Amino acid sequence: MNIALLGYGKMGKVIEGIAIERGHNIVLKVDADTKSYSLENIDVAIDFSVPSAAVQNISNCLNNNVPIVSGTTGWLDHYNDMVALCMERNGSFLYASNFSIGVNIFFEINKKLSGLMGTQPSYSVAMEEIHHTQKLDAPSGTAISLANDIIKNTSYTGWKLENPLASEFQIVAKRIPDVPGTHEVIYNSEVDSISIKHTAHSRQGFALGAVIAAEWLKDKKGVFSMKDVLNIG
Ligand SMILES: NC(=O)C1=CN([C@@H]2O[C@H](COP(=O)(O)OP(=O)(O)OC[C@H]3O[C@@H](n4cnc5c(N)ncnc54)[C@H](OP(=O)(O)O)[C@@H]3O)[C@@H](O)[C@H]2O)C=CC1
Ligand SMILES: O=C(O)C1=N[C@H](C(=O)O)C[C@H](O)C1
Repeated sequence: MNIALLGYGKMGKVIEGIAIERGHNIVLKVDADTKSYSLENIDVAIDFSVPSAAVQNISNCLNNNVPIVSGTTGWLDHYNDMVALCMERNGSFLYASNFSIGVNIFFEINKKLSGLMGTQPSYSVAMEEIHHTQKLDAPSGTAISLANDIIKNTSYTGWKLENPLASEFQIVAKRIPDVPGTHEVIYNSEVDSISIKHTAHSRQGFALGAVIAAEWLKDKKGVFSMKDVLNIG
């Protein structure tokens, strides 16, 4: 496949290596210095850029009939607009807050555990995520995905980074040099606690998942998530 990398930073570079290993060609690399670009002859685009650029990148692809996989976080207020544009253009769009197989399994464990805890008022929940110090958004997109499932399955109405209300839970976002991404969900009662934790050892898992998603999306039409690619949940 001819792949465009929209965002050529830490993730873009790891994705490039894996895509080439899997026999693909990187025919376009876009970063903050790119003035304009053409999407001609691109089979699929992969966007790992910055929150302020994601909507523009995704719209460009949908308007030019190029399937687009996006892993950029921190722009989801506009997610429904991108879904509507994809439908209008009969395009191909796949977003995931996390592309690693491990985290997608972790999402399913979190759903199951929060379903069980939904009927156990003696437990309260909290979350911690740890990422490298260059990360622009907090909490992480992955933490927000985990939180949304907890809210669906329990009586919690929302989350806060600080000073949560009684009906909300706290997400603690820590920034420590070089940490690729750690997420922990902790249920605590007077008598015990249960926690589930995912620790990424590098960016390889995110990047491989994104390339697999791009291969999967290339000949499909519609709006998808990593659950569709992995056929889980
Ligand atoms: N879904 C997932 O599995 C994962 C998601 N992410 C998310 O991916 C995103 C990128 O992460 P990461 O690679 O670590 O970040 P980096 O900061 O390392 O890279 C961001 C890249 O985007 C470029 N950029 C800036 N503006 C634009 C623009 N207008 N159009 C295209 N590219 C632009 C930057 O260019 P320049 O270098 O010139 O500034 C840089 O190359 C983040 O939102 C992060 O949260 C990260 C890991 C996994
Ligand atoms: O910015 C990162 O690095 C990561 N971002 C994603 C997120 O916000 O959840 C995924 C991963 O944790 C790494």
